[in-house]
Amino acid sequence: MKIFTTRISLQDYLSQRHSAGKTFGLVPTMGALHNGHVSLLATAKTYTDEVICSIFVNPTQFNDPKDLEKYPRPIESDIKKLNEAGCDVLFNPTVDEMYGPDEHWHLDIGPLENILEGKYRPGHYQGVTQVVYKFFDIIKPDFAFFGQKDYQQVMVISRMVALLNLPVKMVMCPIIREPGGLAMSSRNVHLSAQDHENAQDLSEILTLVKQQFSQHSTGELKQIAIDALKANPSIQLDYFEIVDADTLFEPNPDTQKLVALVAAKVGSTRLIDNIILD
Ligand SMILES: Nc1ncnc2c1ncn2[C@@H]1O[C@H](COP(=O)(O)OP(=O)(O)OP(=O)(O)O)[C@@H](O)[C@H]1O
Ligand SMILES: CC(C)(CO)[C@@H](O)C(=O)[O-]
Ligand code: BAL
Repeated sequence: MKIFTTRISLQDYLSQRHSAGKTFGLVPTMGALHNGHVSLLATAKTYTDEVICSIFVNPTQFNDPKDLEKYPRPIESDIKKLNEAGCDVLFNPTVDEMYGPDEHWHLDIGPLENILEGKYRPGHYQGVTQVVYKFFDIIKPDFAFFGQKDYQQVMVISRMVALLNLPVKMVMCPIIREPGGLAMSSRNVHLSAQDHENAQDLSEILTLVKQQFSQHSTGELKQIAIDALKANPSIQLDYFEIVDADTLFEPNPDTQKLVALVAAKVGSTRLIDNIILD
């Protein structure tokens, strides 16, 4: 695998490969790679000639400085995992390589910005669109791969692609879970053994909601889920919502499918998860 830390060296390499007619898939990550990331890489390999993974802990998307500070950064083991996954290129820039002084960014992504994750992490999606736009601009991938675990993020980035007519195709990949059901996440390393057990309630309740989907109204299901989550004192719920999977707003008569989304702190670790109800 080739490793680049500067834009110029990466672009030099990519322009040669573009001239050779190769197609590129981008898997953007913040590192601390797990099998969720590996599954994105595996899917990307089936779409394009070469797969590029970016590892960059993007400061502009963190609303909590402590979360940024303690974000895991095990770069040596990440490189090993990328090699094992057959990744072709790693782009691992520094913050100074990605951002100049006094940069400002604002993209009007509409109502998606301030609901759900946007409400609990103010400014988060401005930081996400800012850095993903930069990656798309530097790399010009044919396809970009994102996990369903960050469902709202996929919608926000798809909105940016549509608004700015960016020539990249978005691919959303399924959530990879631990055997007990917990969605894999880089932040899971912060969970104590006890937190880890408590965190399983999130996926268990999402699964229960899916199983009971045909027997209850969405209002009833939401209440069942909230009551079950609140019964566990180690879970501090931010939100549990059942919304239109295409808009993330209240379902209406045109709604085709629903998604149940949850965000909660378990111990001091904030986790998100979701399930599509169809
Ligand atoms: N369990 C998973 N299954 C599939 N895709 C995942 C999973 N976890 C993360 N991803 C995807 O990997 C990409 C990079 O995510 P990121 O590096 O933030 O990892 P993460 O595990 O989501 O970390 P965290 O949420 O703790 O920041 C995103 O598109 C994300 O949706
Ligand atoms: C897409 C992303 C790599 C942008 O920093 C990040 O939000 C993530 O890991 O999901
Ligand atoms: N996977 C989403 C990145 C974040 O939590 O900031």
